Order: sequence, then C-alpha cells, then structure tokens
Amino acid sequence: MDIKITPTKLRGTVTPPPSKSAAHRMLIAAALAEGTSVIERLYPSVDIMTTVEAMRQLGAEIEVQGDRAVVRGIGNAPESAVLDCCESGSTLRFLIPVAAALGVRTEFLGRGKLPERPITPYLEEFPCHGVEFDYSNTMPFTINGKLTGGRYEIDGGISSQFITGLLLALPLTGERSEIVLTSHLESRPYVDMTIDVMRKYGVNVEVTENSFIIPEGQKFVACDGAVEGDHSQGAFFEVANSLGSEVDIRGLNENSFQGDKKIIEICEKIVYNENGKLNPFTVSAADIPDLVPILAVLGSFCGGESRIIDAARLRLKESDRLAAMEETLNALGGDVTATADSLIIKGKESLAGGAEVSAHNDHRIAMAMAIAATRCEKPVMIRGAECVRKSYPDFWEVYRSLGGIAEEI
Ligand SMILES: O=C(O)C1=C[C@@H](OP(=O)(O)O)[C@@H](O)[C@H](O)C1
Ligand SMILES: C=C(OP(=O)(O)O)C(=O)O
Repeated sequence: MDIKITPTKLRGTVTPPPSKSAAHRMLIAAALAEGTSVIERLYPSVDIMTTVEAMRQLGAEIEVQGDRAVVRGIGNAPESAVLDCCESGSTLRFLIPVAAALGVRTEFLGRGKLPERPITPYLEEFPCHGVEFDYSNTMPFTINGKLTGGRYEIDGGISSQFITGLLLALPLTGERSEIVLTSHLESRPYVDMTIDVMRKYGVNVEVTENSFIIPEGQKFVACDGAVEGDHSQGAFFEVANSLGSEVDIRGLNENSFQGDKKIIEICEKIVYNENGKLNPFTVSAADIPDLVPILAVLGSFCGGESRIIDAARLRLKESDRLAAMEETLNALGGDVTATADSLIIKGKESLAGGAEVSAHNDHRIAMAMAIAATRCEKPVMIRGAECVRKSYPDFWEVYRSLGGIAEEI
C-alpha cells in the first residue's frame, strides 16, 4: 500500500495504543505461570499476535477477545514446536531461551529482516548450558536440548532483548542463575521493564552493577493486569506538536518504566527560541533506540545542527534505520548524514517534499515520514506504508482522524 500525504498540521485528541514491549512481557510471564491471568488493553498488532501464537505453540491456552486476553499457563509443553516469529525481534529473542528452558525442540521461522538480525550471544552461551543450535546465519533454524541455569556472560551492546529473554526463561530451570554483562548494557530501560513485569508475576531479580541474579526456586504466578499506553507511539504525536500540530495526547503513564517517555522531556527542551526556531539538540540513543527515526525528523526542523549519537545498533532493526533516515529525509529536501553510529542533521525551516520515499518495510520509518510530511511544502508519497501494522495497525486511521490528509493510492 502506498500513501500520499498532502501536508497539513494535525489537530485533535489521541490515545496512543497499549505498549508493545509491555504486552510481549506480560503475555510470556502469564503463559509461564501456573493458573489463569487476564490481560486487559492488549493491542493486537502483528508483533503481539505473533507472540500470542508462538506461546500457543509452546502449550499455553490464550483466548483473545477484543482487547482482552485470557491466558492459561503452559501445563505440559510439547516435545517439539515450530514458532513463526514473522518480523518480530522481541518474539524471537525472548522465545529462544523460553522454548529452550521448556525443553521444546523448536524450529524458528522469520521473514523481512529478522533472519539477519543477530542472535550471537545465545549461539555462544547455550551449547555450554544444554542447548544446541542448528543454525547457518539465517532462518529457519532449530534448537534442541533443555536449558540449564547458572552463569551466562552476555555482551550488552548488541541488544537488550537477550537479557530480557534470559530473565524470562531462567526461572523455569529452578536453579540460581546469573547473567553477567561483558560490556555496557544498551537499551537498559527495557530490562527494567522486564524486571518490573516479572515482579508482578511473582519472580524477583536482583540487580548488581554488571549482573542480574535470579535466585533459585522461583515460579511465575498468574496475575491480572492492563497494558499501559505506548510512549514510543506517543512520540510521533509529541514531535508533531513540536512541529506545529496541536494534538492532545492522552492515557500515557508518566511514571512508566518505558525509556521512550524521554521524548516528552526532549520536546520540552527544544522549545522555540527568540529567533522563532527550535533549538538543536544532541541526544544519546543508548537507552531510547526506537525514538531515533522520529528524532531525526525533529532535528530536520531545528535551527542548527542536531546529533543523535550512540546509535550503531539502529542498523540492526527492521531496517538499517540510520541509512533509511538519511535516505528518506534527504529525499524530502533535508540534510542528514549517517555515520557508523550517529546521525548528523542540519535543520531547515521546512522541507520541500514533493518526493516518493520508501518505508523500508519499517513501521517506525513510515510513521516518522508521516510526521515529517506535516511540515513539507509539497505532497509526500510513502511506498509500502502498510508496514505500520507491525506495531500500530490503526496508525493511518488515527492520522486521518487528526485531520491528516493521507490518501491510499
Ligand atoms: O525489549 C524490547 O521490548 C525492545 C528492546 C529494544 O531493542 P534493543 O534492546 O535491541 O535495542 C527496542 O528497540 C525494541 O523495539 C523493543
Ligand atoms: C525494533 C523493534 O521491534 P523488534 O526488535 O521487536 O522487532 C521496534 O518495534 O522498533
């Protein structure tokens, strides 16, 4: 699907959908618990339904009706399973250790960029913890064996999703486990979110400066709860507001563990200066990778040079997000340079637009382009705009409900 956007500011009220990250964790913890958990405000994006289906394949009973899921924990896990992780890095990296700890011989399928996204820390650590991989740098691949507890040494710089996956899985071994970081942990707020969800589902994690300890003998306990709003999706509207739109953003938890709530502070700081221009900014993407596409849009309209640093792993997401933002914003008339690990953005008053851009099969690139278009002079055509369904299937309807002119071509 291609979408043609005729530039106009957005106006109205929006309640961003429930958090994808929180929902993945709640579904997995509930499926690993004894008993039944009810999860309210579950948003059925493609990634979330991918995790739902995968947990069913591992033996959980999950009924989804509207935005409510009733999850009956895994009684007997099957001997073998095939898990189609579609394009969801979270599903893949959370469920490799979970399937392994359940002792299920599992084939993992995936598509889009997922087969290329790294799983190196697992390949290195699992063979000495009872699990073998039949893997040749792509998908499908198979794991076989039963994961044991103990000490895991993990590089913190590739993805925090390995830490989350291990944290969720290791309580199933019943043993004491320790995950030791061999380098600085990027995306740390996502691990904090994992630990918070685990605590609600009855499992305690001890945190030291460079390790996470799971004391022995713990079990997940069923828990009812509602998924809180998604700050990563709210960010698109926050930035639209900085660029002149007037959207009332509702229903987000200010005290959330979501690192992406930082967008509120960033937007507050770059207020218009006495020359009527937004102040440029330098932001580290270390804790907030998913904000990078929309921050690149913001920088494109600031009065000076903005920098998004510590962003090397953005090249390992649904697309190479540094290359994609450089290409798309420059096509609209921006001035963006991608380095190995950063974006350098020279801001302009407005962008010419009048161009076609590819969404690079990446939901966050498509949504960032839609917000950039609100400040372009001429229409913008977004190719492959349906990719928003990965995290925000209603995005285009919401955009139109705010007065955005987005025609399906
Ligand atoms: O744990 C999570 O829910 C996520 C962690 C982040 O990945 P990395 O840890 O790979 O940066 C983030 O980019 C992703 O969208 C969701
Ligand atoms: C990177 C993302 O998700 P995942 O890693 O789960 O594919 C994302 O939602 O931007």
